[in-house]
Amino acid sequence: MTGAGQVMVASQVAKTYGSGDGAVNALRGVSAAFVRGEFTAIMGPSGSGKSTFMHCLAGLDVVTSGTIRVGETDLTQLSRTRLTELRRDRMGFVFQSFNLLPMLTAEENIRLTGRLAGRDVEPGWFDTIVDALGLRGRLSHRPSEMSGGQQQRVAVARALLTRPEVLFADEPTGNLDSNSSAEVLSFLRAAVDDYQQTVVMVTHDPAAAAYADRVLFLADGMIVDELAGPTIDAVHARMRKIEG
Ligand SMILES: Nc1ncnc2c1ncn2[C@@H]1O[C@H](COP(=O)(O)OP(=O)(O)OP(=O)(O)O)[C@@H](O)[C@H]1O
Repeated sequence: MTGAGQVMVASQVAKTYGSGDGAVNALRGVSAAFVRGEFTAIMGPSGSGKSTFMHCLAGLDVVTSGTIRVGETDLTQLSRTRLTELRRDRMGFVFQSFNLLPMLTAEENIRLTGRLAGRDVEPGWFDTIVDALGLRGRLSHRPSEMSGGQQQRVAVARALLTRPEVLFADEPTGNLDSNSSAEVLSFLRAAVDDYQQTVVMVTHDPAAAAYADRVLFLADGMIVDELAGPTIDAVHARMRKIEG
């Protein structure tokens, strides 16, 4: 079981790609708990295992050993079908590359995941997030008619529409300028503060990590440091220490 307030608990997660001489130990016993209404950033040098860890947490990659519990469920024990359902029903995703469907309008893109999940969206919730993200005037636009920042705000709205237990964001500001980045990150912060959303974000950017409540630092497939209440300077300092 997960403990009080914990929505996700990873225990001793290991991931090895390949075998024999070519084997890569991408994760070597990573344990971490994620509580409701907390914003966690995951940082670390290139190749330290950040994406692998997030993909394992999200059930997008299969662990070699260890457990990952979402509520009462150990997702490492689920069949592919059940895992797909769990992702669809209980997780949200935002990617660096927005991943919107080009033929659909902003509104259709936002409503798509809810429709796939067969969920009734709470009355008013669609309007709340559309207004909070400043998308009211863009709802009939297709992705090609929107800026990168607008597209990412649509992707965030889509991910939040079903009120997922965990929102995963993989370098969400990697393709955005600093103003658009700040808008997206401020909204993620507000979703945590105002709606108790749980957010797990992989980033290279100390300024992005500073929006989080805590930063987990990975190096060589292990969590080597953790920083609560991060500031940009403190994140830089920890990264310098890790990178030696
Ligand atoms: N599909 C794969 N097959 C083989 N090795 C892989 C695979 N995916 C990742 N790796 C290896 O696992 C290690 C961790 O990679 P991962 O992408 O998780 O790191 P990262 O911290 O996200 O890096 P970056 O910041 O560069 O995106 C690296 O050595 C990488 O080469």
